[in-house]
Formats: sequence, C-alpha cells, structure tokens
Amino acid sequence: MAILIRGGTVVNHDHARRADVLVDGETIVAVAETIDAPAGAEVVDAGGTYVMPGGIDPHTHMEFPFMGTVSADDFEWGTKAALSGGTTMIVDFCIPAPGQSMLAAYQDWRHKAEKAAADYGFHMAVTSWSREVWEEMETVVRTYGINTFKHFMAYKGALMVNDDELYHSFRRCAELGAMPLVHAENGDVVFRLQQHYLEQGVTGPEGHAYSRPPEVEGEATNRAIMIADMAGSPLYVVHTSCRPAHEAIARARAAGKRVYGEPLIQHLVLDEDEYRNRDWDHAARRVMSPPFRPREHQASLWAGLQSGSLQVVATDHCSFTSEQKRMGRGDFTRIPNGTGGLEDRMPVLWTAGVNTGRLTREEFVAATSANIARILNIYPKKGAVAAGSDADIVIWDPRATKTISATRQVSRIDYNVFEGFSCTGLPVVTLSRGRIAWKEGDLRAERGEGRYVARDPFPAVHVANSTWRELNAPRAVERAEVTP
Ligand SMILES: NC(=O)NCCC(=O)O
Ligand SMILES: [Zn+2]
Repeated sequence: MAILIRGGTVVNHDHARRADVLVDGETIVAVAETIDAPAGAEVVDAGGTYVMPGGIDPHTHMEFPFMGTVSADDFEWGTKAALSGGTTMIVDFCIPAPGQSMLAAYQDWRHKAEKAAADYGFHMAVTSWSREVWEEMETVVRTYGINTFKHFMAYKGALMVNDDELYHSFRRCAELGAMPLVHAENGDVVFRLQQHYLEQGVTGPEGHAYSRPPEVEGEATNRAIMIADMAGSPLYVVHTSCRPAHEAIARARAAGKRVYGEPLIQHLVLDEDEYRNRDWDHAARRVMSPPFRPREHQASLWAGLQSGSLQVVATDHCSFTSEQKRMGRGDFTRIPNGTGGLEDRMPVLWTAGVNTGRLTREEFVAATSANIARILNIYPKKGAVAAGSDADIVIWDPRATKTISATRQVSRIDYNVFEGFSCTGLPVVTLSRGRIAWKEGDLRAERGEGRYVARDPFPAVHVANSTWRELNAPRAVERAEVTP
C-alpha cells in the first residue's frame, strides 16, 4: 500500500527542502515539491516536521553472552526500542565464542536475529588468528555479506588480540575490501591498573573509570591507526570517547589516512562523575568501556562531529539489568560492561546537538545515518530520503518534548542512563521499509519483520586506498649485477 508523506521538510545529509515523499511498498518512489496522492494511498500529514532517513545504529550487542551473563535486550526488544526512537537499522556484532568458528558464530547470530522487528546487519569479530580465520574471513565477506571485522584491543584473556594479530587481520581486510573496526583500549595496561586499584581497596564502580584512563584509549587508537596504515587498510574506531583518541584520528585524517571515529551518545552528554555516585547501583549501571569521561572531553567529541573528524554517533547498546550488574558487587572488574541507549540516541543528539547550535539538521542526518551507510557501502539504499531508497524514514517533530524515564521505555531493563534528560525534538512516526512501525507512542512493528541487510565489499574508499597503495608501494631497487 502506498503512503504519501505530505507537507514536511525533507532533510538529507547534504540538503533540506520542502517536499512530499511517496512510498510504494518497501521503497521511496518519489520526492517532489507536490505529489498527488495515488488512489487508496494513506496520507500522513507531516506539516511542520522534518522527514529524515531512519537512523542506523552501527554498534549494538543484542542477547550477547558476555562477562558471565547475556545482555538483556534481544533482537526483538532491541529493534523495537530502536524504532521507537527513530532508528530503523542496527548493526550487531557476531562474536565467536572461544574455539568457535566465525561461520558458526554467524549462524548463531542469524538465528538470534530472526526475532528482529527492524532491519539489521552484522560485523564479525576477529578474536584469534590462524589459517582457518584467514580462510573464513573470505566466506564471511563473499558469502555472508559482512564487510566489517571488529578487533578488541581490550578484554585481556577473553576477546583481546595482539599487534601481530591486528596486523595480519588488517592486511586480510585490505585484500578482501573489508573495513577493520577496533575497540581501542590498551588491554594489558587496563589489566595492570585493575589489579592495582583492587589492591588499593578500590572495589566499587569508580575503579572501572580509574583503571581505564583516556591514555589507554589514546595509545591504542594511535597504535591501531599506525598498524592499519602499515597494513594498507582504512580503519574505523568504535566508541571514541576522549580527546587523545579523537586527536589521533584527526591527525591521521589530516595526513590523508582513511580513518573514521564513532563517539557514542553516552560519551557526548554523560560524564565520569556518575561513577562517584554514592548509590552503588546508580554507578554500576553506567559501567561500560570506555567509561564516561571527565566533562572536558565532551567538547573535543562535539568539535569532531562539527569538523568532520568524527563521523558517526552510535550507542554500543549492550544492556544489563540491575540484577546482572550486581554480579560485580565487591569487585568492579566483574560488573558486566555495557549500557543501553538505542531509543534515546536520536532525541538526545537532536537536543544536545541541533538545539544548541552545535550541529545542523544535515549534520544530524550525517551522524545518525548517512555517514555510516556510506562507510558500510549501503548508501543510498539506506541513509537517504530519495527515490529508490528503502522507505526507512523518521518524521521528526522539532517541538515535541519528553523527559526520559525508564518507566516508559521499550528496552527491557529497569533503568535508563539518561533518566531525567529533557528532550525537545522527537520522532512522531517511524517507517521501516514502508511499514508504519511506530506512531505517536503506538509500537506497531512486529517481531520477525526485520530483514538481514547484506553488504558488498570494496566501497569507494577501499578502491582509492588500494590504487594509491599499489602505485606507491616500495619496490626493490634494480642494480647492475656485481661480479664477485
Ligand atoms: N562497551 C561495553 O562496555 N560493552 C560491550 C562490549 C564492547 O563493545 O566493548
Ligand atoms: Zn560494543
């Protein structure tokens, strides 16, 4: 059935204009100043609103077995939470269990994701290195449509990989036209600092922040950038949370390296003081890696979004209930790492970004959908309101208000790290591939309606990168034969 979105202002990453939008089935078929409603079409009045691409959150962990438990939101409730906040696609991480092949991990995640109510894709994690991993990476890219590989430089003894493994994997990514992702924290130093603070008697959640200072992230970000450069690969740095990490990325970009950075909405508005709250539950609920930072780092992240040295705002939605967090009572290293945020990312970014004049509406679209769609090589199928694009659309009322409260959220956990945050600017309707998935508080999306989005390798950046590399590769010097 056709839907005509009438009277709104269409905002894409590169322009905004008054236009009607016609959706037929799963696709946008026309964007024009005036469109007559086809017979039988549902007409949605968008007067006074912005009509924007549905958000893409490229960093989520649904039903993720981690630190002795499993994250609380599954693909059904995670994607429903996403839709209620204007996000129409998530990209989750397939993380092989110890000894498990990537191919088996992929099957596990496909199975878990059958419940999804919105579209989804995957990144694959490289948690060890071997001939099998090298071979499987090709299947992951060519058969499974995954063009991104995640590397944890933290979580020593669990997911962490070393520099040798990073180098090998980055080279393989370059060959396959895939993008390596890094969780950049120096896991060896974090481990030592954790032991140090525990020995000092710091057992509460504040120890989590003390043991993961900005320096461990700055060092690892810089190291990953240099290794990627030597391996001939672009690089995407997930959850860039602090000035030293952002500066490493900005420096690399100024030197012509293809490096991307992803701040989280949490790091943009919440700070380290949360861990000093006298209520243990309050502080533990906010334990995630990297931790929230001293406030001065936020200015650097905002500046990165404004100047283009940081491109994407994500959530790392990895939610644990208060009960699960209490596994770490008496030892902060056992508090499951992760927070929620899927349904809040866009309203909080609009409020703290657009309403304050830090971001334009177009930059908001770039940071919430278009930039990551281009990095993932799915643009303009996703990330654009244009004829031919998937009808993933959010109709946004810049005057609508709400105060965030866990009592009204879709996510299955019992608290919200943004509790009490007043938002101005909210989704009123979210369309997911042409269906009205959420409208003014009415969640209509059904379990299982989401679809897997496969992605091709070799986005333009890779082609340019490998051409440059090939033309500028160091070569053996030709010398005249030296007779003995
Ligand atoms: N970020 C976090 O604390 N938990 C999820 C796993 C990860 O991305 O590091
Ligand atoms: Zn994560």
